[in-house]
Amino acid sequence: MIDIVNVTKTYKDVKAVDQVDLKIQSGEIFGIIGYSGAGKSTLLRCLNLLERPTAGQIVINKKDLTALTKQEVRKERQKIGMIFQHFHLISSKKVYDNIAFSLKAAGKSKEEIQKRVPELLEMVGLTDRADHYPAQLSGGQKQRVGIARALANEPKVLLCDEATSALDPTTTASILQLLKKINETLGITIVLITHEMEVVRQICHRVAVMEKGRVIEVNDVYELFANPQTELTKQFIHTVHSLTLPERLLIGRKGPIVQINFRGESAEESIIAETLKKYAVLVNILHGQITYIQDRPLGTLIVEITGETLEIQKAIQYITNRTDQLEVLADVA
Ligand SMILES: Nc1ncnc2c1ncn2[C@@H]1O[C@H](COP(=O)(O)OP(=O)(O)OP(=O)(O)O)[C@@H](O)[C@H]1O
Repeated sequence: MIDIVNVTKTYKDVKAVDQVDLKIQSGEIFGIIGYSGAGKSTLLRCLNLLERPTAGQIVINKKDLTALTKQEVRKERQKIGMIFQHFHLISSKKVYDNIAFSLKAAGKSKEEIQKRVPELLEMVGLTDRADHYPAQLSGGQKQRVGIARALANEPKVLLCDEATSALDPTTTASILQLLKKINETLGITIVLITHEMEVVRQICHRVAVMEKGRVIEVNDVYELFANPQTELTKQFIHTVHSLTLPERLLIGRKGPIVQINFRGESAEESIIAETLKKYAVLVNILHGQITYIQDRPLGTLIVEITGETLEIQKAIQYITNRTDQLEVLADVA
C-alpha cells in the first residue's frame, strides 16, 4: 500500500531522514516511534509530500508521488488525511464549518456537504457540538474535530502526527479507541508517529523504531515487545513493561533469583504450580507483571527458588523449556 523506498531528507547539513525503506500494508495501523529529533515528523510529512524527499520514492497504491507534478500531488493528498498534535483547527469557524471547509476545498457541492458533515460528526461522537467554536471544546473534542475533518474526503490513508501527545491518558485512550474503530470499520490504513510506547501497545499492529534519521528495527508489535533487538527498543519497552527489584530484596536470599518471561499461551499456564509438583523446591514470588499487547499476554515474573542444588537446577531447566526466557538475576554464593 505505502512503499517508502530509500528515502532521505536533508536540511543543509542535517540528515533528518536517512535512507529509510519501509513497506506499510493496506489496513494496517503502523507506528513509528523514536525520541525527539529522530526524524519521525519529517518522515511522516514525506508521505504526503508536505516535505519532498531529497532522495528516494514514496509510492502509495502503486503511484509514485515523488514523480508527480505539484498539482497532481495536491490531488493525491486529498486521499491522505492528516491529524496533528495541536489539532490545527480554524478558531474563527464553528465545528461544523471546520469540517465543511475541507469538503469545500475538495470541490464538494452544498448538498454533499450538508449530507456528509453530520455523518462525520456522528462518527466522532460530536453531533451535539456542531455549533461550538474550537475554544469551547476540550482537547479530546478538538482532536475529534481534527479526525472528522481528516476523514471528510474519504481518504485511504490517515497520518497521525503525535495526535495524542497533548492529551491526558484517559482522553488519549478514547482517541486511540476511535482511531482503532475507524481502522476496523472503514479499513483506512493508519500511520502514526509517537514517542510513547503505550500508544504503540494500545493500537499498532506493526512498528518501526527510529534513531538519528534511520529505522533501526521493524516488527510486529507483540514480537517487538517479546524480543527487542536494540537497546533503544528495550528502553521504550521498559516504559510500559519492566520490573525493577529493590536492592534490599536481593540481600539474604537462600536460593537463586530468576526472571522468567512468559509469552502467548505460556503466560496463562500454571507452569510454576507444575514445577512445585514435579520438583522438591519452593518458589517465592518477589515481583510480577502481565502486559496485554493486541490481546495477547506478555508476562514477567521474578522469583526466588530454594531447595537442594540439584532440584533447583532441574526446576530451572524445566521452567526454561516451558517458557520464552529465563534469566538468573542473582545466584547464591
Ligand atoms: N524544516 C527544517 N529545517 C531544518 N532542520 C529541520 C527541519 N525539520 C526538521 N529538522 C531537523 O531534522 C531532525 C529531525 O526532526 P523531526 O522533527 O523530523 O524529528 P522528530 O523525531 O519528529 O522529533 P519531534 O518529536 O521533536 O518532532 C532534527 O534534527 C531537526 O532539527
